[in-house]
Order: sequence, then C-alpha cells, then structure tokens
Amino acid sequence: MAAAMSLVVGSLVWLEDPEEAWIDGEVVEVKGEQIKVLCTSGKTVVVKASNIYPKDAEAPPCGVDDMTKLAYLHEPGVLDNLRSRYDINEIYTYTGNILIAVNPFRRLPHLYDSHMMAQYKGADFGELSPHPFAVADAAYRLMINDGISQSILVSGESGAGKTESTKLLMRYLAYMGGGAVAEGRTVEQQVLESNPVLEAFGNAKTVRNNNSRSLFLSQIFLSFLSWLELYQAKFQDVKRYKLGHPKTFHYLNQSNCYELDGVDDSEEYIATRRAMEVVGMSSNEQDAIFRVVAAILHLGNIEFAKGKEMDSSMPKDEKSWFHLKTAAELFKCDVKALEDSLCKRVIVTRDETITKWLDPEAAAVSRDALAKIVYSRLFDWLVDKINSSIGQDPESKFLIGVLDIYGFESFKTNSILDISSVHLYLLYYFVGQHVFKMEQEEYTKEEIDWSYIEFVDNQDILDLIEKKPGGIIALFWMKHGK
Ligand SMILES: Nc1ncnc2c1ncn2[C@@H]1O[C@H](COP(=O)(O)OP(=O)(O)OP(=O)(O)O)[C@@H](O)[C@H]1O
Repeated sequence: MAAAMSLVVGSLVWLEDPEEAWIDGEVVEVKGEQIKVLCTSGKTVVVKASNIYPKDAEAPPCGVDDMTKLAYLHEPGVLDNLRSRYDINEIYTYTGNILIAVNPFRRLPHLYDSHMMAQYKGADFGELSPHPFAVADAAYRLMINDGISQSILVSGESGAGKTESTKLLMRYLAYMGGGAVAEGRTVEQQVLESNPVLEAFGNAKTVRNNNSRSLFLSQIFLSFLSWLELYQAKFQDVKRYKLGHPKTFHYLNQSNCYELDGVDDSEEYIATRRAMEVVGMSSNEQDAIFRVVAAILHLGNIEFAKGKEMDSSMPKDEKSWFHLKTAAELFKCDVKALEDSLCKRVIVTRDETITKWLDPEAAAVSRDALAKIVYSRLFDWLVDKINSSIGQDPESKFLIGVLDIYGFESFKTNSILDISSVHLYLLYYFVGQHVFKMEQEEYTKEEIDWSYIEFVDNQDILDLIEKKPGGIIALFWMKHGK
C-alpha cells in the first residue's frame, strides 16, 4: 500500500481498475486484510488492503496548481489532479519547479500570445498560473541575475507535446533576448523559423505522431517528409535532381506511406524554403542542400551484384549505374571514386594500406552507412548554419540549453532505439539526483520533519554500461583493441 493508512469504514480510497486505470470509492467493510469498497460507479469490490491508496476527501474539485500541495502524492492522486485541471482547460500544472503539460490536441492561441508573454515577464515563479513562459522566464532571470547557465529538460513519451513546449520556451526566450534585427530579420524570427527547417530534415511520421522527432537522425529511411515535399512541390526541382515519385526510392518506400492527412506537401515545401531564407541560407546553399538530399536518395537505389573478382561487387544493372552516376553528379564527385567507396574497403595499418573488395551484401551495408553519415553531416551543417546566422556570440559566457528528448517508453519490446545511455543518465540525474536527493537534502538542511523516501535509481544499469574496467563499453573497446 502506498501510504500507511488506517482503513476504517467510511475511508475514501483509490483502487486500480483494468479499464479506467484508477477508480475511487468508499470503504464499507474491513475484514483484516480484505477491504470491501463501494465504488463511485456503483459496483462493490473486495480488495487487499495493500492494493488501496488513500483519497484526499478535501481535495478541491478543480485540482491544485502545484502537486506539492496534494495531501497524497501517489499515482492516482497525481492523475486525478491532472484530469480535474484538464477538465477546466488548465493543461499546465507544477510539481515544485517542474512543469507538467497535458497535451490538449487543439490550438489554444490565447494561452501563448504576446499579452501572455508580457504578463510572465519578471513575475515570480508560482505567482501566475503554471506555464512554459514562467519556466523560461525563471531560467532567463537566473542566468542574467546570478550569471549561471541554465538548462531546461523537456521530456515525455512520443506525441506528449515536447516539441510544442520547446517551441513555446524558445519563443519566450527569443522574446526576452532577441530584439536585434539582422538583414531585416529579427533574431526572434530566425530562432522560430529554425524549427520548420530542422523539423523538415529531422522528423518522420510515426505511429504516434505525424511530426515525430523520435527517430531524429537515427533512421533516415523513415525520414521521408522533406523528400516528399521536394517531389510534390516544384517540378523543375524534381527534374533538376532527377527525382521521381517517392515510391520509386528505396529509402522512401519502406513504410508504404506517402501522404499525411491534413498536410499539403507543396505548401510544406514552400514553407521550408521560406524558413531557410529567414534563417539566412542563400539560394546556392539551399540548392546544395537539396542536391545532397537527392543524391542520398539515388544512392539508396544502387543495388549490387557479384563482380569479376572473388567476393567482389559491382552495380547490379543499368538502373543501378544510372543512380550511381546521378549520385556522383549531384555530390559533384568522381563516379569511380564513389563506386570504389561502396564496393571496396581500405584498411590502413601501421605499415601498409590494404584495399579489400566487398561482396554485394557488404557493399549494400557500406552504401547505407554512407547515406547515413552524409545525412547526419548535412544535418549538423544545418544546425551550425542556423546558429551562426542567428548570431550566436562565440564569446558568450552563459547560455540556456533547452533539451527536447523523448522519455523512456515501455513498449512490449523495447529496442535500442527506445532507450539509450543518454536517457539513462538523464533519468539518473533528473529523477535520482534532482527530484529526490536534492529535495531530501533541502529538508534535512531546513530541519523539516519528514520520513526518508526510498527510491531505486538506475546507477547499477549505468555501471553495467559505462563503468571501467568491467562495463559493456570498456569490454567492447578492450576486445577491439582501443
Ligand atoms: N500545447 C499544445 N497546444 C496545442 N496542441 C498541442 C500542444 N502540445 C502538443 N500539441 C499537439 O500534439 C502534437 C504532438 O506534439 P509534439 O510534436 O510536440 O509531440 P512530441 O512529444 O514532441 O512527440 P515526438 O517525441 O514524437 O516528437 C502536435 O503536433 C500538436 O498537434
């Protein structure tokens, strides 16, 4: 049981329900560990005392704006509070200095207009309703007044609203700090327009979210959104880059999904181009970007067959030769050099350089690796370009980092894509160090009477991965001679 509560007839409680998650009710009979509860829904159930959580009889019907005000901070209490607030259109709630956002799945423009930004400017944290602007304002003022860099971590499962929240934080920070105008564009405009550019090149449609960052750079095969825009929008561009329908490209046709409801690809393409202009990309640079993107697509269509030498490979047929030549043309590199980079591997030892043929299977792996690395470099270039065009001051001593990172999602099978050691660290730092340890130290310092809350952190898992010399990574490098 969550809290040591004395259950008597008349106690209000929460109990788990397979459909509703949690339902509430009133204890009508206590027989040792067996508790009979009359649920609000009308049904009566008998449950073990250890499966029951106390319900605060005095909780306000509209909920509380900071969960630390709750009498019981357990799962049903937290969820009930969030729902009560959501029912009155309050999508934000604090837990101390953490802001919880519940995705409204509808536009709420009145919450984010310039009048709202002006209200939050300089207001004490907690003075106004919970809001991302309040978090951004607190970070901004701490940086300016105390001269300490700040970080804001935005986390949650896919589709939870991280990107939207991040945009709001950025909008507020740009509003506070971005007054300067460069080449007719304000820094605020440039910061905000950097989003559509990064989204066009970094996002993909997933089962849960049409514009998901979850696969950011890790699976370019699914990241077809910008290619799709590219194809649909401008016929002359399609011709220039020798493109065709997305379904003719291996890197785009894996998901069999070429259209998104409510998304007009040509409009998106034009918006992306406009955003690229706003963030300061010249038309030559834009052309180079789309050339690289198109080249990657052609690269993906090169298939390999057995070559003349033993265990060697070569482009399979005329079609593959066409894509190889087009990729080379678009990359502006030598066709033979590109072919060699796919079909051969160069091993440099201390004494000599050995060139080894790759069989068709290995050549395909090498092709995909090249596509990924080029795409990844392109994306890094975009980020650098945006940063320099926004006028990031290399001399600046302080910064506010906004990290938008998906949280751990518990799927039936969790793959390596779902959780990384970065997540484990963040979880360790944020939940373990920040939420629990720091709070508990604070209580001890202020001599507040409280009972120690036991929590299991993920230090053991981190040690398993990273600890030297016995961790997985250390063992891996030991085996591979580094
Ligand atoms: N505050 C909000 N107001 C209105 N709509 C919202 C808000 N937050 C989220 N949404 C809606 O939910 C959708 C998904 O949100 P978002 O893309 O921010 O999720 P995410 O957590 O970043 O997902 P992923 O990890 O998959 O990238 C948005 O496209 C938008 O329609």
